[in-house]
This record gives sequence, structure tokens and C-alpha cells, in this order.
Amino acid sequence: MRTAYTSDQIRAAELALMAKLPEGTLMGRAAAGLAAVCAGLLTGVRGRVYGSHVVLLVGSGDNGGDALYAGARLARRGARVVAVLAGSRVHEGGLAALRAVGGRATDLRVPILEQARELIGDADLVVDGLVGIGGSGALREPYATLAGLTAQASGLVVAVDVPSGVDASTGEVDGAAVRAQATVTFGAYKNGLLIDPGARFAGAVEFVDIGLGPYLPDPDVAAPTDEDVADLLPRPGAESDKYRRGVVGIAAGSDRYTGAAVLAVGGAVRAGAGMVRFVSSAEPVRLVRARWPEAVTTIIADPLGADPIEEVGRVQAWVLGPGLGTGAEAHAVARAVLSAQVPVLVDADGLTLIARDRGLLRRDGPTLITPHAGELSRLLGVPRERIEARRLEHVRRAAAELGVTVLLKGSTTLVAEEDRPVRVNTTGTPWLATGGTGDVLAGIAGALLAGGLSCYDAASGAAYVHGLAARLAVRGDPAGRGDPAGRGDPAGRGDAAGRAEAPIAALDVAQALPEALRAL
Ligand SMILES: NC(=O)C1=CN([C@@H]2O[C@H](COP(=O)(O)OP(=O)(O)OC[C@H]3O[C@@H](n4cnc5c(N)ncnc54)[C@H](O)[C@@H]3O)[C@@H](O)[C@H]2O)[C@@H](O)CC1
Ligand SMILES: [K+]
Repeated sequence: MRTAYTSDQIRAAELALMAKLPEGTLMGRAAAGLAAVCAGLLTGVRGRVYGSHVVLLVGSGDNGGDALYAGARLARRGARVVAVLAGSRVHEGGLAALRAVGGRATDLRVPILEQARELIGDADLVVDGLVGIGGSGALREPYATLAGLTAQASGLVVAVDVPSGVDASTGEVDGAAVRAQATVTFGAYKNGLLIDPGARFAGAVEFVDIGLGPYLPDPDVAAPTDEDVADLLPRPGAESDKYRRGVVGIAAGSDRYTGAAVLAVGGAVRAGAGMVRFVSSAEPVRLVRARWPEAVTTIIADPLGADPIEEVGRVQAWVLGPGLGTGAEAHAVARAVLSAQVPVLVDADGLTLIARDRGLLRRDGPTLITPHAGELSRLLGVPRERIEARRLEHVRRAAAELGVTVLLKGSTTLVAEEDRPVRVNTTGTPWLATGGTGDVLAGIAGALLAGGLSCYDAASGAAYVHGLAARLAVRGDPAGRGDPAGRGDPAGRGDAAGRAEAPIAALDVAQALPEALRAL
């Protein structure tokens, strides 16, 4: 599990560790690690550090101090280093160290932005030491303009600890922020490096150990890795039969919307359900049977009757909602499914139904909901843009307010359950933003729930394998190996340039599931 923390958590751990060490030790470790990463990147691009142009953007806090000490180390190796002093104060020790080895600082008599514009344009490397975990709110001037100028840099941009303008605790970006190719982070991951929109600004995240480990509390956020997911996925034993592996019931589709049902069933079949029982009206049943003969189907004879799902046999978990419709009949089916005591995953139209009738969520069994930002917006009565800008806050709020496990889909998929770290998914690809992929995800998670996983594990496991399968489908390479911004990057971004990738249809994701599962 890759763990991440808020600024306050990191700061408390640093204070505890610092109390045991001579002054300056931690900054020394941070700067040495930062300089080593910068030197490696410069060598990769230019063949050597010697003679390279390095510009340090230096704020008034310790983040600027790190940049200055690292700059001094690069200057000692022959880099031409200039510090743009952007703050009203500067870390004096760091500035003295830089000057002592021939580094320069901007002339305070000349407007800072004028100097910076030219320097940034010519630099091989820009080091962003404006603000780190001490930052709060939107960047003020001149930091905001400096952050914007880094977009015009022709050389590398490396952020110190966290890209300036990204809220380290939440990933929120309010106004300008530095967009880095790499972020060198100290002691522990910050939430904002894993969660969008912030994660998009961080580039590849390099971790520098400064000895904080023993002082860190329980994490605020955790990102499962291949090993974690492989461990939690159910594997059939010799004594398994379809019931032990789990029977998932899928109540989805309507005569108007049939595709979602086919996709959800496909996700469940391919993710290893022992059996899929599909329940719907005649037309989706016909199509599901044609595409997935493995599924056992039931046509609901009387949706408005006393128990519309009475005819369905034993089920260990339900998926409710894809393509179900939102009328009276769908409501009746939803009520019947949610009155079961087994885990129920609610998606798509099911979410619209519970947004209108929250009483449906008053039930005995565990509930997992899988909204995207628009659906969550209707559930919480909060504008969609606000949810997208503050994903962590809203996924937590939904879990607390609704008393369910919440998987919030989107550019970074999050899973929240009260009193647990929020899980962030690091697989996936922007190509997943296409119709029907959510239905496949619901099927996968349903299969895992039926296999005995908790809502929390089923949701995070499903998001993970769904993302892997999508990568396999878009580039024939589930692990994203050969893509430096892929698996090596904890944020798990895809190849930003979209190289060697092709669009996918949702069914391709379902079809790629077996291979993704084999790759784990
Ligand atoms: N505390 C420690 O033990 C260590 C801290 N380190 C570094 O220290 C950083 C934290 O240093 P600080 O606590 O001094 O804080 P920062 O340097 O992150 O930022 C604080 C400064 O930025 C200004 N500021 C805050 N928000 C701003 C905004 N929106 N616009 C413009 N200016 C803003 C503040 O007025 C203050 O001067 C870490 O991110 C890391 O880089 C490392 O050296 C490792 C050890
Ligand atoms: K920074």
C-alpha cells in the first residue's frame, strides 16, 4: 500500500523527528535527495550537469531553503545556478550556501518578473521551491505569475516536495500552479500528489526518504499496489464450486437501455463470478443470453408486484442500476433488491433512484455506491465542478452522510468508507472516459462482493483491475511497462502523449480482464 498524508500529519512527524536530530539535518537530507534527482535528470537530457543552466524559484519558507541547498550542490558540480528570490524573506543559510559556491541571486532592484521571464526561458532546469506543505490557498503574487511562467519553460521543471499551487493535503488547485515533469517529495507522499487535479501537476513523483517513517500516523489516503490487489482478490481453491466463488445478481437494463446490462454482466463474468444471475425485462434478457450464455436469466414478470425478484434464486451480492430506468417499475425493483440483506452495489439509474428516495438506503446489508461526479452532485446537492475540484472532501462527505461505501469515479477514482483511509486508484487511462466502462466496473465489483470481499476491498480491487484491463486494451500492455510515466509513477498516469494507444470500447475492457488478472 502506498500511503499518503496531509500537511499537518507530515509536519507533526517532522517535528517529532527533528527534535532528535541536530538542526538542519532534515533539510540537508531533503536537499541532497533533490539535487541527486535533478542531477540525474540533467544528465539524462544533456549528458552532464556541468555547464547546465539551473533556475531556482525560491519562496520565503523552507521549501525555498531546500531549493537553495540543492542548487548549491548542483553549482558545486559546475551548473550555472541563479536563484529567483520571490518572497519577502529568504532562507539565509541556503542563500549563503549557494553564493559560497558561485551561485547567483536575482537583483532585487530590477522587477523580479522581468528577470524571471528571461531566466526561465533559457534554463535547462527550473526548480520550483516557491511553496511546499506550508502553502495555503491560491498562490499570491508574484508566485502565481512565476508558476504560470514555468509553462513556457523549454527545459525541465522539477517541483520541490509538492508543485506550488497544489494543496498538499487535498490535491485542490485554486488558480495558478506549477506543472512539473517530476516532483521530489520528502519523507512521505502527500495526498495532493495522488489525487487530481493536483496529481496531474506533479508528473513523476520521486520519493526521498528522510527518516520520517517511524513518526508517521495512520495514513489519510492509501493507494493499493499490484501486490495488495493480488492478495485481496479471491482465488478459487480445490474445493470451490460456483456458490463458494460467489453468485452475483445483476438487476439492470430495460427495454429502452439494453447495452449497460450486457456490459455489467460481462464485467462480472470476466472478473470471475461463480455465477451471474441476470434479472430484467424481456429484451435485455434476450441480449444478455445471446452475448453471455453463462448468465442465468430471469424475466421479471410483474415489476410492480409484491416481490418482483421472488423468482430469482440464491444471490450473494447484487448489482443494481445500469440501464434500469428511473420510473415506477425501476423503483419497485430497486426497493426489492435493496431489501435483501446481502451487499448491494448501486450504480447509474440506481443512483438517480436513491437521490430521489434516500429511504431506499435504509437497509440491513452493506451498500456500495459507484457515482461519477455528476451523479454524486445529485446525491449531495453540490455542483459537479465543485466535486471535481475537491474530490477527497466530497467522497468522504458522501460516505459519512449516506452511511455507505462510496466509489467516486473519474480522473482519479477514490473509495471512501467512514473511519478508513480513502483509497486512491492508480491504474487506468484517460481512454476509459467512454460510455459503458462504468457498467463493466459495476460488474467487476459485484463479482468481488459476491466472492466475499468487503465493499471497501471490492471497490478498490475492482477499480484497480478495471484500470489495468483498460491499459491492456488501449496498448496491449497492462502493466504500462516501457512507459516511464505509467507504473513507475505512483500516480499511475498513462502516457501523456497517448503514444501507441488506441480508443477502446467498454466491451474491450471486459474482454481484457482475464489478461489483466493474469498480470497481477
Ligand atoms: N519541516 C521539516 O522538517 C522539513 C521541511 N522541508 C521543507 O519545508 C517545506 C515546508 O516549509 P515551510 O513550513 O517553511 O513552508 P513553505 O516553504 O512550504 O511555505 C511557507 C511560506 O510560503 C508562504 N505562502 C503560503 N501560502 C502561500 C500562497 N498561497 N502564496 C504565496 N505564498 C504563500 C508563507 O507566507 C510562507 O512564507 C516542505 O514542503 C519541505 O520542502 C524539508 O526541508 C524537509 C524537512
Ligand atoms: K514547491
